[in-house]
Formats: sequence, structure tokens, C-alpha cells
Amino acid sequence: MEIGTGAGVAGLWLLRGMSADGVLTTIDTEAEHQRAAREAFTEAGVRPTRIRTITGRPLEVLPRLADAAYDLVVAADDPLDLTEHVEQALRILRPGGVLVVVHALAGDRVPDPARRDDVTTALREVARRLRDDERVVPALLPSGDGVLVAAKR
Ligand SMILES: C[S@@+](CC[C@H](N)C(=O)[O-])C[C@H]1O[C@@H](n2cnc3c(N)ncnc32)[C@H](O)[C@@H]1O
Repeated sequence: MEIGTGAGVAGLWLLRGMSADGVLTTIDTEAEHQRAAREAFTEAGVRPTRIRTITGRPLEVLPRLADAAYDLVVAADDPLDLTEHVEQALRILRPGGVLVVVHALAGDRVPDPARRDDVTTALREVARRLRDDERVVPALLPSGDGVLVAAKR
């Protein structure tokens, strides 16, 4: 499950790392972005049955998805919406499944207490909550712009 399809760049990487029959479900608010992503998936030769694109707001889409049915949730959407999406992500992940939050350090702003803009504060809060959440084993990887991962127990 990917939240924030964009033009499908990360989707292609995810599909490459999945088993041949693995299905990528990807949500975005922008139909135009998903059209571009579908083109990219087709050009890359990905079978249409491996992709499920859903246009809509994750807070309307995620509650309709089954409990404990997903191996991986990658959150690549607006950080200001993240806190609410994390709860749903933890619900739909199976035990052992992993939540991934990309750009988790916001260009090194997150560890800098002097930075208090909305995006930085939202990312800091998500990291704090996951650190203290008994349902997951979290880790912050200092790779690229920071990758926050949380494995569901
Ligand atoms: C940086 S792009 C994602 C790129 C993609 N995951 C990749 O790495 O190739 C962010 C996408 O999230 C979408 N987005 C932003 N806020 C969103 C939200 N609240 N719910 C769903 N999608 C959102 C935007 O329309 C945009 O397509």
C-alpha cells in the first residue's frame, strides 16, 4: 500500500521488490498524477492485475480496507495528514508488516528544535508517537532524507 502515488516512481521500485504476484495498492488525491503513474507502470510492462490505483482521500479510503491485510504501507503524502494516516496504516498492516514514512527528517529540520514550522512539527510528532507506541518496533534510518520504519508486532 502506497499513500501518495505521484507519477509512479516509487511504485515501480516497490513492484520490482515484490513477489511476481504481489499487488500494489496506491492512493492519491490527484487523478492526473495517477494517470501518469499508470502510464509509467504500463511502459514498464507491469501487468494491470498487479496495480490497484484508488483516487481519493486516504482518510476516506483507508477505513474501507480490511484489517491486517497488507505487508507494507509507504506514506509519501502530505506530512500534515500523516498523524491520522498512521493509525489506519497500523490497523491494515498484518503482524510483522512494516510502515514506512519517507522524507522523515525533512532535510534535517526534524532534529533541530529551533525548527517549528508545521511540516517539521508534524513529522517530529509522528516519530515521537511511533517511538512510544507499544504496537510497533520503530527505527529511524539516516538514509537520504530520513526513512522512518515501524514494524507491527
Ligand atoms: C511526492 S509525491 C509521491 C511520489 C511517489 N510516492 C514517488 O515517490 O514516486 C506526493 C503525492 O502525494 C499526493 N498527496 C498529497 N497529499 C495527499 C493526501 N493527503 N492523500 C493522498 N495523496 C496525497 C500528491 O498528490 C502527490 O501525488
